[in-house]
Amino acid sequence: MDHAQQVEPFDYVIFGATGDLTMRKLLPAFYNRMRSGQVPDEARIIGTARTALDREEFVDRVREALVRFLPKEVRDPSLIERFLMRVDYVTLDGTKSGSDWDGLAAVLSTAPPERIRVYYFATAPQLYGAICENLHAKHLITPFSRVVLEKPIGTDSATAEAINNGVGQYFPENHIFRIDHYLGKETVQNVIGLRFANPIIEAVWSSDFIESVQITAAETVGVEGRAAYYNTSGALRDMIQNHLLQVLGLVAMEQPESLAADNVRNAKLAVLNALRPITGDAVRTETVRAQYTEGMVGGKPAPGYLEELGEPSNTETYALLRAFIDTPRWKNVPFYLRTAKRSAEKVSEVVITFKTAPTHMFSTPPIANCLVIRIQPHEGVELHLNVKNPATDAFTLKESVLNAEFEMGGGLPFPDSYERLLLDAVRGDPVLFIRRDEVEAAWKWIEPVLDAWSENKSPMETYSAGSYGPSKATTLLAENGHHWHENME
Ligand SMILES: NC(=O)C1=CN([C@@H]2O[C@H](COP(=O)(O)OP(=O)(O)OC[C@H]3O[C@@H](n4cnc5c(N)ncnc54)[C@H](OP(=O)(O)O)[C@@H]3O)[C@@H](O)[C@H]2O)C=CC1
Ligand SMILES: O=C1O[C@H](COP(=O)(O)O)[C@@H](O)[C@H](O)[C@H]1O
Repeated sequence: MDHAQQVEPFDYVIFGATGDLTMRKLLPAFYNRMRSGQVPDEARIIGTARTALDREEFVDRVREALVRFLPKEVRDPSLIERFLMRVDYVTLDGTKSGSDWDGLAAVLSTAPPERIRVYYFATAPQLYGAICENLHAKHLITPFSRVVLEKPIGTDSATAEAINNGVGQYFPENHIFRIDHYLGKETVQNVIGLRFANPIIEAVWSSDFIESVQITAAETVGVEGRAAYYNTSGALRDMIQNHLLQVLGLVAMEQPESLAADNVRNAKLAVLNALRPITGDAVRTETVRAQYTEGMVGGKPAPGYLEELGEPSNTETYALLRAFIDTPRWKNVPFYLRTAKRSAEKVSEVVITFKTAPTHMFSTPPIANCLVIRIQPHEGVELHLNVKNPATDAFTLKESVLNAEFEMGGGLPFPDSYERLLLDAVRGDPVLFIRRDEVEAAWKWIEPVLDAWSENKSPMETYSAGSYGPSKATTLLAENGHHWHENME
């Protein structure tokens, strides 16, 4: 499958087309792919939501969103107008059978019956089942139809199962595309390239050589306009259950038989199933949860989470889990998974720390080699090595870093992950989407932690906005003689 080629003509029907995600992410992503020549002229984007708008009013909103959210360098007024010609709108309550489904059917019926049709659900996930039921009842699911589901798929195993059942009643699993935008990030996909195309790396990819692994996704932003959602979710559900566990799957999986979707998904699933359960007392010893208090972020004062919210809350904005994968490859290697809002810096990375030599003959001890996979920003890979310190005649060592920066060419930024994923759904390529059993395995693993946290069996720590997290996160690593990457230099 050539991912640079133009895709086949498609109709994308977005439920939730007036919402934040559609305006901020989806429409700019479509525009960018049209700009790069991958969207054919016949393609259509049909927005739906309950807000009563005619086509012109919706088009005005889309124009405003493109101007607001596209970087200046790619904004081209004539291209924007060409893009808007592909946009349509139907006022529709996706959960009501009496709503204007005929209006949607009328728009769709003007395309040939074999036209690829993607239904994108950018609404609250509790609506997915009802929307599917209506699509089915109105005969709008053709053999060429697929559905893309936004996260979160549930808030625990039971709700995830209910959503999956609701959608699975009407769409076969191979037509269901569960988005995890981390899988759309180039540097996340590159974990596969780095490991399996470089024998020198894969040869040391095990507990024989690796001391620990850190997977971090930290942000400087707080909950912004999403407090209502976030406060019912928290860091563990919002980031670890999906994005960080997917990254963990790629870092820790055995080599899949091929890059075919089910082979890669089976390999990731095997990792999720091998995660040692964190239950009982282990929740207290193996996890840290915390909320940010007021502090300074980027030189500006930032309020604490509770002040922002204006009410008490038991929701964590920081989560850290020490995970173990019970397979021969990963025997006793701790995987530290952490995520934070209002952190000191925005960084998503994987840090592999290698074991040090058991003995050495130098005047200074060697540092542990370390491979850093920078997911964002400054996408790239660093390898920290020991070299002779040329400043002294004695054989002392100093650290030297091999730094490979990944570039798109032409000084362009990496494309937003939604660009690739939106068109993969048109291509029918599910490799970068999550299969049902992966979602359910991830919930199953984090559920005991969620339950224990909601019952306050582990204390809620605090950290100042703009810091790297609570002190307990440092002590948890220190128990194994480890320290966080930001403290390594
Ligand atoms: N925003 C983001 O950055 C991210 C969002 N997501 C997920 O994407 C989804 C949407 O999020 P977001 O855009 O932020 O949410 P918003 O609240 O901004 O938008 C929700 C959209 O759903 C529409 N909607 C609500 N009820 C119905 C209904 N019964 N029938 C049809 N449309 C309906 C709303 O329009 P109207 O009121 O006019 O019906 C609106 O367009 C959620 O699942 C969220 O978790 C995931 C990752 C990031
Ligand atoms: O899914 C989500 O991800 C974003 C962080 O994404 P990134 O690509 O900027 O790392 C996070 O802000 C949001 O809370 C969460 O729902």
